[in-house]
Amino acid sequence: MTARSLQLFRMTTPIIETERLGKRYGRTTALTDCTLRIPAGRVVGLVGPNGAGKSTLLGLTCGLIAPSAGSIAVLGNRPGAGAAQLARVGFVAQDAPVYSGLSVADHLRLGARLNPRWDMRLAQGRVERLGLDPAQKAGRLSGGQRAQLALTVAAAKRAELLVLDEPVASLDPLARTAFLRDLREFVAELGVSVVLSSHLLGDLERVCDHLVVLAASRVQLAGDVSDLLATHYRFAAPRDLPPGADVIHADDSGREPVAIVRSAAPLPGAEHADLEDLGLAYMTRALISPEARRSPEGRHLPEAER
Ligand SMILES: Nc1ncnc2c1ncn2[C@@H]1O[C@H](COP(=O)(O)OP(=O)(O)OP(=O)(O)O)[C@@H](O)[C@H]1O
Repeated sequence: MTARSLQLFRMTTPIIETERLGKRYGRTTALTDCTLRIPAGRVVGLVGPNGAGKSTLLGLTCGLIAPSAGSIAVLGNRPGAGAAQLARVGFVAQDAPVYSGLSVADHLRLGARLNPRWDMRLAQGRVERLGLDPAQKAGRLSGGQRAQLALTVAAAKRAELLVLDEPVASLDPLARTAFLRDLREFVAELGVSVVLSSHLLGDLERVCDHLVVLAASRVQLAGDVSDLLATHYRFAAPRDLPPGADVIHADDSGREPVAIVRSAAPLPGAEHADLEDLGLAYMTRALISPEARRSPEGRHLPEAER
């Protein structure tokens, strides 16, 4: 394959493509009937309540666990299929795993030894820019610095896809902001695709251009953020909703009644929903309504609305 056709292949091959993917652990269903097609070049936010199946989907993506049903292709191949495929995907597990007894510089040396496409210039440049002391033991770094080191090691692998499982969970708001800004910058610089899970919808809005909402082990919503925001509205008066409105979730019990409505056409009197509204609406809908949970409509935008 020529360099040009390889580039074209990468641009047109979905980063993740699943068909009725499922995973069971004994009697526990972690993921059911998951059908997704995530285009290349996206920064994907994966959200869902505890136990929704986020880590399971990320584990399947990296080939750390095998499906119980259906299929999954990552960058056009079976996840974890040999050393070449493993090198294309960089994974940072929850809690920014680093070796506490090794120094920052040791992490880079180890990375160079283990990864055929290791980019030492990139790694050293990031360490310098972040102000990390190469001689410092990783165990002595702050939570934010450890997260940055883990991200540096994953990025310097020069993987095509980075999979980050709750990378900002243990960080304070300042460290979180710095981490996400930095992520956005180097994603633009390296042209890498990213999938990151988080409980913090507000944070994802800053960095993601594609959203997947998981709840009750199923995909409730998936699509490009710009399409989702353009087709969802927030009504402050749920009782006055137009007849036939496609209500995702309405709550008029509290002091701030709200309804989130899906519509391809503009809705007079309503403002566009933000990503936080959307995530919460689809998650709540799935958790309180078994019917909605099973409905395929809840999972994807109709083709015409994309
Ligand atoms: N190794 C395992 N053995 C048995 N059950 C498991 C295992 N891993 C996950 N599960 C179960 O599968 C379901 C999905 O778990 P998963 O960790 O994927 O959810 P999650 O969305 O990542 O949750 P959290 O936000 O709490 O990290 C849960 O019910 C969990 O208890």
